[in-house]
This record gives sequence, structure tokens and C-alpha cells, in this order.
Amino acid sequence: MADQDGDGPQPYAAYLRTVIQKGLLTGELPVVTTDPNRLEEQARKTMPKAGFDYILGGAGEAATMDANRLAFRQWKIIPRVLKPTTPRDLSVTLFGQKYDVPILFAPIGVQSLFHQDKEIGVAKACAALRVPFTLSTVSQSTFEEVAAAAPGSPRWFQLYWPSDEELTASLLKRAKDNGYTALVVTLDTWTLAWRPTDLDTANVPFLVGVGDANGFSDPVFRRKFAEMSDGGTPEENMVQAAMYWIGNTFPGVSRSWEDLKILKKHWDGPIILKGILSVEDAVLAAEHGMDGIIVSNHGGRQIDGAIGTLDVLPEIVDAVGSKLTVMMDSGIRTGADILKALALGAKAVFVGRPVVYGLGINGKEGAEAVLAGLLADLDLTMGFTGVQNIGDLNRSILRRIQHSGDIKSSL
Ligand SMILES: Cc1cc2nc3c(=O)[nH]c(=O)nc-3n(C[C@H](O)[C@H](O)[C@H](O)COP(=O)(O)O)c2cc1C
Ligand SMILES: O=C(O)C(=O)c1ccccc1
Repeated sequence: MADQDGDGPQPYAAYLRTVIQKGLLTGELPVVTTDPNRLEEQARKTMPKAGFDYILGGAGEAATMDANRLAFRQWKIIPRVLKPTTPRDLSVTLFGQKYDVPILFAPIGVQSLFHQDKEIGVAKACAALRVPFTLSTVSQSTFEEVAAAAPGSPRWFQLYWPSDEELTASLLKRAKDNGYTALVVTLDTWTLAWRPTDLDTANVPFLVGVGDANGFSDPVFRRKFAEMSDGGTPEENMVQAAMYWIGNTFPGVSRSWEDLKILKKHWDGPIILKGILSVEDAVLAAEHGMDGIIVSNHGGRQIDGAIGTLDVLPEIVDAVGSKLTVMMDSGIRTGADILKALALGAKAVFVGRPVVYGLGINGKEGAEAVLAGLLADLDLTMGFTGVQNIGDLNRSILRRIQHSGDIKSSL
């Protein structure tokens, strides 16, 4: 956490002073760029190629990634002056629990491809900044390892829903037993999409033993694998076990709305559906007793040409905001982006690629630097906008302006 001396009640904004003091007094400049437009390029130059390519990879020609950024660019903030600016409170309440910040780390699998610190490093970085960590089903650190690495810190679990109910129940039990308080069910990725970069380089993490940790350590998975392989263990038959795990987590067919009953049977906390982009599906989520949704296009990795998430957020909030906790992700790169999404009605946002670029560049410290920067930027932007509490953000501070022509940033 940032040095808080002299910055009174604004611990996140104080990170600005920490960065400046380090630079001036010790000559220690930031390892991870503070410029959101340069982060991706720095990661490209620093990281192992296969890891960088996997993170960047969008579906098709990556038009959805552009749509996400363009959607943010179309909303402009109208600041106020001569208003009280401190103290500023970044906390939000989600499902009856208070969180100190309105951002969460998005579920991102296979992090050992990016840096040896992997999920454990990011979980520690999140803990240092009080950012909730979402563990992916296909992570390379287990439920137990992440919980042990950041014991007091908020954590959620993201399910890639196995076709096998007993395995699903076992994963959910481990999540519960290890203090993961909310369940995120990802529905837009029942199979992987057409991702040219991964196809051109035959980049399939599972087949090199990455993304299997929660499966291979699961008692039900191990028993069932032994039954089908004459007593074999996943370690002895890595490729066969990986295929069995992928077959479960990415079954190639979608579930139905009725199937959500299965999850309710095995999970008694909040259930959040991730990958919602239509008002109709948001309404169905409410009708089926869900607690929340994440308006998401998976960071533009599933459908090429999908709508930008910020372009649908307002209509979804209008339709179901009083019944469900609506959150969003895809394309968040700056404090202003977070502010815009919250002002348009999201109760919290998830950040994906920027954090794992930080991880790839400088491990746990890099992930922490990216998160600290985003929170400082958000805190400062709130101050300049004249907003002291997240709950006071609303659409009156925004105007939608459609510009034509190219944008200069690399985002
Ligand atoms: C490398 C990578 C791996 C991902 N793995 C998962 C995953 O395991 N589960 C999941 O629900 N979403 C996964 N996502 C999607 C993220 O949770 C999130 O929706 C997306 O990254 C948000 O967009 P952003 O990267 O523009 O912030 C992954 C995204 C990336 C970039
Ligand atoms: O790459 C992704 O978007 C994703 O969700 C995933 C799929 C398989 C393994 C790891 C992450």
C-alpha cells in the first residue's frame, strides 16, 4: 500500500506522491509504466512471447476490443469546482459485504504463462490494495494455495461449469471451504472462440500442463480419472488428464437457464452470471433468481464484432438494476474509465489485462503497481469531478459525444 504520510484521508491518491518521491529522492523510476497507452507495448517487449500473445489475443480481427475502448471514449466527464473534495470514500457494498474499492481483479486463468509469481502473486498484490481477487477455475494456483497466500483478503471464485455435476459440487465445496464468498459463472465461453494468434502459434495452455491445477488437485477429478484410466494419476498421464479436464470445463455446448438450479443446489452464497450483453438475458437472470451479472464480452476474446460493454450497460441497468447487482468489465484501462462505468450504473468493475501485463513485466510488484496506479487515478479523478462517494456518481456528470476519425492512443 502507498505511503500515506501527509495525504490525510486519501491513501490511494497518496500513491502519486510515493511515485514522485521515489523518483526525485532515490532516482528509482517506476518499473511498470504509469502510462496506460504504453503498458501493452512494455509487456510485449518484456514478457515471454507465448504469454504475451495469450493475454493480448482477441477473437477474429479484434473488433470487439476496439469497440470496448471506443465506447469509453464516447462518454465525457463534466467536472465541478469549489466543492468539498475530501474525504473521498471509494468503498462499495456488494451482496451485503463492504469492499474498500469498487474494482475487482477479473478471473484470469493460466497465469504461470505470464510470470512465475502467477495467481499467488496477483492475490498478494490485490490483498495489499484491498482489491477482491477472483480465482479462475483454470488457474495454475489452487483454491488452497491462493487462500493461504492472502488469508484475510476478499476472494471470489469463477466457475467454468463442468459437465460433471459431482465435479462441479466438489469445486464449489473447495471454494466455500477456502473462503471464496461469491460465485461467478462464466457463460460466454463454453468453448474457446476463433482466436487467430493462438491458432497460428498452436498456443493451447492445457496441453502443456497449464490451467489444470484445480482439476488435478481435486479428489473427485482424481477418482474419476483413475476409474477411466485403470488407476492412473493425472501426473502420469498428463495429456489424457488435461483432455479430460478441458472436456469438462469447455464442454462445447451451452447449458440452459433451467440448469442454474444445479448451481443453487450446491452453492448457498451469491451467484453472478458473467458474459451478459443483452437486456433479455439480464431479465432472465433476474427471473431465475440470480444475485448479480457481469456485463462482459470477455475482453473481446469470444465474439468478433460484439457490442462494447459500455454501450449496453445503461439499458441493462435500466432494465434490471433494481433487481440485480450489475457489474461490468472489458476495456477498463484508466481511473476515468472506472468512473464512467460506475456513473452509468455499474456497482463495481473488473479489471483484466492491465493487471496481468503488470504481472508479466514485474511479477507481484508489477501487478500491484498497476492496481495502485488505477486506484490513485480513480481517486484523483473523483476529486477533480467533485464526487466524494461512489454512491454519488450518476449519469449527470457524463455526456455522450460521438466523434468521427481515428484515436491516437494505442488502446
Ligand atoms: C489471458 C486471459 C485469460 C482469461 N481467463 C479467463 C478465465 O479463466 N475465466 C473467465 O471468466 N474470464 C477469463 N478472461 C476474461 C476476463 O475475466 C475479463 O472478462 C476480461 O479480461 C476483461 O477485459 P479486459 O482484459 O479488457 O479488462 C480472461 C482474459 C484474459 C485476457
Ligand atoms: O483465454 C480466456 O479468455 C479464457 O477464458 C481461458 C480459457 C482457457 C484457459 C485459460 C483461460
